[in-house]
Amino acid sequence: MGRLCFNDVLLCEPRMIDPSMSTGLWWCQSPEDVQAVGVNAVCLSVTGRWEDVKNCGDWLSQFPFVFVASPDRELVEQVRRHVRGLPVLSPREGAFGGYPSITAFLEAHLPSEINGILYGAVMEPSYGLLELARVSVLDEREVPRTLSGLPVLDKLTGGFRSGELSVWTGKRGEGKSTLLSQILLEAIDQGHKVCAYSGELPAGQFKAWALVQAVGPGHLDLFQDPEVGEQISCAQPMAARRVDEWWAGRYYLNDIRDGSAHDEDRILDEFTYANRVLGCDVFLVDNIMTTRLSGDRDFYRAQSMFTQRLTRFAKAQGVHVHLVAHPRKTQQGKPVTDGDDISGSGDIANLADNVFSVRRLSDEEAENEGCSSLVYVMKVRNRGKRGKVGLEFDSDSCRFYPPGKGPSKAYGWERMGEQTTLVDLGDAPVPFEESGGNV
Ligand SMILES: Nc1ncnc2c1ncn2[C@@H]1O[C@H](COP(=O)(O)OP(=O)(O)OP(=O)(O)O)[C@@H](O)[C@H]1O
Repeated sequence: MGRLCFNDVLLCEPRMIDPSMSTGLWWCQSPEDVQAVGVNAVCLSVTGRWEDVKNCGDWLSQFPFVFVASPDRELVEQVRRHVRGLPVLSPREGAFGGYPSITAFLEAHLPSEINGILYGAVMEPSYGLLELARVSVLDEREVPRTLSGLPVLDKLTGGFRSGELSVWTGKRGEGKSTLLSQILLEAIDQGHKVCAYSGELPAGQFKAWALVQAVGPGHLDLFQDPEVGEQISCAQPMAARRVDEWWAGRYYLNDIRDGSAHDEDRILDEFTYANRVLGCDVFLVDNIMTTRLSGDRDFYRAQSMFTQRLTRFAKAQGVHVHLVAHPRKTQQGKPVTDGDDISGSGDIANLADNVFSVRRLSDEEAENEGCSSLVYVMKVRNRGKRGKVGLEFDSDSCRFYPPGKGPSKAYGWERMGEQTTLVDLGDAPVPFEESGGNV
């Protein structure tokens, strides 16, 4: 048997190759089968890899089609997948009469009967093309999603859908991390499991802030800092214990004490583990500036590659990823209301499915707007909607809530197990109680 060398990918008998014949190229299972067929027969060489078949495209394209000369469906699938731009035919049902290979078939049949195998061959659908008429329609109502718990925002976005990336921008200290921490609590409350990379906050501080939000205004101890007079809120210990029971096994953090914790590969590895092993389906990267991006690519390109990896991760795993990115320096002093205002690569906003900006208003603006913060919805790929959402902020519990409502929403921990009365709830407000107009 001679060897036709295309990076040692294919094996055939060169003098038996005649592309002008109408019987096409027969793709065989083994070298024995290639020998048995003789004319225009080929197989993957022993050292050949399927991924390299594309490098033989020019040689393969001399033939009118490729016929997979084997009853093995797996081989058909491999040929269909790796032979590009040529019709791929497979044997009709029963063409091999129950024989597992061409060699076995020819042991029981005359050589002249071999062409009968090609008779009635079936044209395989192209690997990379779908026929729209056969595509099943996506039912919007069935796409898994998490709601923010803020009705006007949820109406604009339709919820944070699995398979998508949301980018959050806004200047320093505007409330991005705080709002996203609340969005993660909402996700847990809706039965999701979450995982967060917080590049700046040590785990203990991250937890203290999340606890204050989770217990809410009814279960806080308020202290006065004796030196500066500032008020500090702490989750009451009993409520904190109940919250720990509630989010146990549902809330994970990347451990940033480890030196390599900020490496993009490491973040994605931990996320992949959190998804596959722990079942997390909502992820937070807070923020892209604290990550250590790979390779010697320039900074903008590195940011865009990382964003691309996050979008692929979201799609491949069917999860939602929230990514915090800061606005350009030139935006200082101006509200960030356009995806192009995001610092670094413009690709970040292009790649994202949703783009939001968070802004904390001055007292005067708050008076005019009727709320203390604004979330600008700059892009929602799925709906094409834009708009702004006004929010109030409770500085004790660090909860955002719709204007006209209150911050006292009860999360799942309050509904879990026996209804222990932690404090006298007699005067406590009802969840998002009405107290005025809406935005
Ligand atoms: N509307 C608001 N009114 C009052 N305080 C707010 C408001 N929004 C956020 N804060 C407070 O501002 C502080 C900074 O918020 P946060 O860390 O969420 O901002 P950030 O946008 O994530 O900032 P950075 O970009 O520096 O990470 C927090 O203490 C938060 O409680």
